[in-house]
Amino acid sequence: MPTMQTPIRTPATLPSLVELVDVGPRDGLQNEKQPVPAAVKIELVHRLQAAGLKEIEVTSYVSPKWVPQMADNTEVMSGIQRLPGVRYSVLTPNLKGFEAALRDQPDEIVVFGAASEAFSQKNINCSIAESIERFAPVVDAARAAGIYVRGAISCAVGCPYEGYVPPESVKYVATLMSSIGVQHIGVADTIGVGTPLKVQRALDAALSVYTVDDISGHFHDTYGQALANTLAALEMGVWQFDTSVAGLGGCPYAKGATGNVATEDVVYMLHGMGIETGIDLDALVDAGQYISEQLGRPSGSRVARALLAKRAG
Ligand SMILES: CC(C)(COP(=O)([O-])OP(=O)([O-])OC[C@H]1O[C@@H](n2cnc3c(N)ncnc32)[C@H](O)[C@@H]1OP(=O)([O-])[O-])[C@@H](O)C(=O)NCCC(=O)NCCSC(=O)C[C@@](C)(O)CC(=O)[O-]
Repeated sequence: MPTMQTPIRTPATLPSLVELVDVGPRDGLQNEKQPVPAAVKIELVHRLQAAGLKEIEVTSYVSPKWVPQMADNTEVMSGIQRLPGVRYSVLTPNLKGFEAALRDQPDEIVVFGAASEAFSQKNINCSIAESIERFAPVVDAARAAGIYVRGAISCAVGCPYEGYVPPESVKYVATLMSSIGVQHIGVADTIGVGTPLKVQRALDAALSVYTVDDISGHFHDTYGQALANTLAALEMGVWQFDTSVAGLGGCPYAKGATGNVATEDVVYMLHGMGIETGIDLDALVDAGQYISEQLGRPSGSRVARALLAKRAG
């Protein structure tokens, strides 16, 4: 019987290649209080793809009353000059959102649920069971249209309202998502409270339902644990992660939560370990510098700050 202290499923070799989804334009900017013009979001997407990101989470089709910053979803999606080989994903919580998104031709959609009942209610105004009922026709419609479906499981280790979230809750939601045809799940530490072994427990629960190729880690850095959690996930063979350029972000329904782990910090760590990402770190730092200047604050990436200081000599 493994204890909390027992590391689990450590493969002999780490993945040699890791794919990062930059969620900065969506997760990163959704909580910005100041209006961010669509042109700036489009330019950010262009800079991320120029830096070598192969998937970018661009926007969400949610209620503009709930998340005003994403109200320009169509303007942003239609303004992007798409590059072949890059996938553009969007969040769709219900059929209304999916139908609007479909017109803008995303490559992937994300339905987003939670491992915590309270967070589900606050975030999408329904219970976990109701959320699955809402997602089911979205998943069917997306798959019929040839659009890949990811599912996000928020609060996979902790919830701002319920506190500790057990791995069984992650397994429960993963099982429900699998039953409706969700093809990939993101295990999200929404408020960044996870530590490596807790994150491994949550991932292990997800792995009892999905294969390692159909799971990604989505770690916020509120408590400075996100890189350690990323490494803990890598040690389990997980090779797909959501990250956010310049560490942008925070969730509107998770007070005090900071952004996702900065893409620059993860790329620096991975490249330093000999793991490929296909991303040009210097160009990525430039993309992060661009959006940080637009927002009028320093980058949340320690790697970006260090490299910019080095450049400045
Ligand atoms: C989910 C809903 C829409 C349900 O909202 P609701 O109020 O329960 O839905 P409703 O069906 O009763 O509709 C109410 C109003 O919203 C409209 N509406 C209904 N659906 C849509 C839609 N798709 N797009 C635009 N408008 C919509 C609908 O037309 C109506 O408008 P009204 O008649 O009042 O003018 C709402 O609760 C919502 O928008 N919530 C925002 C959720 C959100 O964006 N959260 C942040 C993203 S999740 C996240 O960040 C976590 C993640 C993924 O990164 C992983 C992690 O770190 O945890």
